[in-house]
Amino acid sequence: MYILIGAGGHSKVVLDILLSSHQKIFGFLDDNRMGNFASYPVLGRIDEIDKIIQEFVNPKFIVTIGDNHARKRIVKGLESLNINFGQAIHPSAIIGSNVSLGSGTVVMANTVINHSAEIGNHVIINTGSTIDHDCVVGNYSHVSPGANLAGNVALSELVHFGIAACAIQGIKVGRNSIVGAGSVVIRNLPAKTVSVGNPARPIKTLN
Ligand SMILES: CC(=O)SCCNC(=O)CCNC(=O)[C@H](O)C(C)(C)COP(=O)(O)OP(=O)(O)OC[C@H]1O[C@@H](n2cnc3c(N)ncnc32)[C@H](O)[C@@H]1OP(=O)(O)O
Repeated sequence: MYILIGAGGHSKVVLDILLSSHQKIFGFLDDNRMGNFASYPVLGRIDEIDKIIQEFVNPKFIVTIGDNHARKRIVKGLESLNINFGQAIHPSAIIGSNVSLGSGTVVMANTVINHSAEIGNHVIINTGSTIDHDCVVGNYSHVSPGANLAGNVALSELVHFGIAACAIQGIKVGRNSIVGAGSVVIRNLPAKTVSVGNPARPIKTLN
């Protein structure tokens, strides 16, 4: 009984995850689309959510927008409405004991999340990535496809950890940072930076 907020590429993948775990989908909310999307109805705009909630019994929502900052903005905008945020976890994901997964979080196909990892709210653990024991992934972060975090890595809030990047054990990545595709992180990375390369080094500061 899900309604997905945002109708774009990322939403289609989340839709498939929910279908593969036999969840019922009511449709999407989106500000720029009408009619149908991925064979499901666009039920209205995001700011119509309070009206739309009344039409369904106990709907769960996931903000299916890939951009970390946009996802956070939408969630914050809905805070006063007491929305019930669900999760989407692909049946092929391997999730160890004592792992916590926050609300609104998506775990895609062929991922592995090992013992005692803490995954925050509205996080994306993308296809084929691995998160090892005792890692922390902060709210609104995104671990991209094929990325690997060794044990005890901590990604702060709003980190985009790029496709096929990796981090050795114990690394800390500061809030609102981007780690470029294929980067190899062997030293801690500061907040609000873009870092790339092997070894990964900051190349830009973000606002
Ligand atoms: C299902 C999905 O689609 S999930 C999405 C997954 N996508 C990703 O993970 C994307 C990750 N993004 C990247 O890697 C980007 O290249 C970024 C964010 C690191 C940098 O992007 P921009 O800020 O636009 O930087 P820009 O392209 O101008 O590059 C700046 C310099 O860094 C270099 N650079 C950029 N990315 C990388 C990288 N991943 N590794 C090594 N060098 C890089 C560029 O070659 C350039 O070097 P130069 O100045 O010597 O020419």
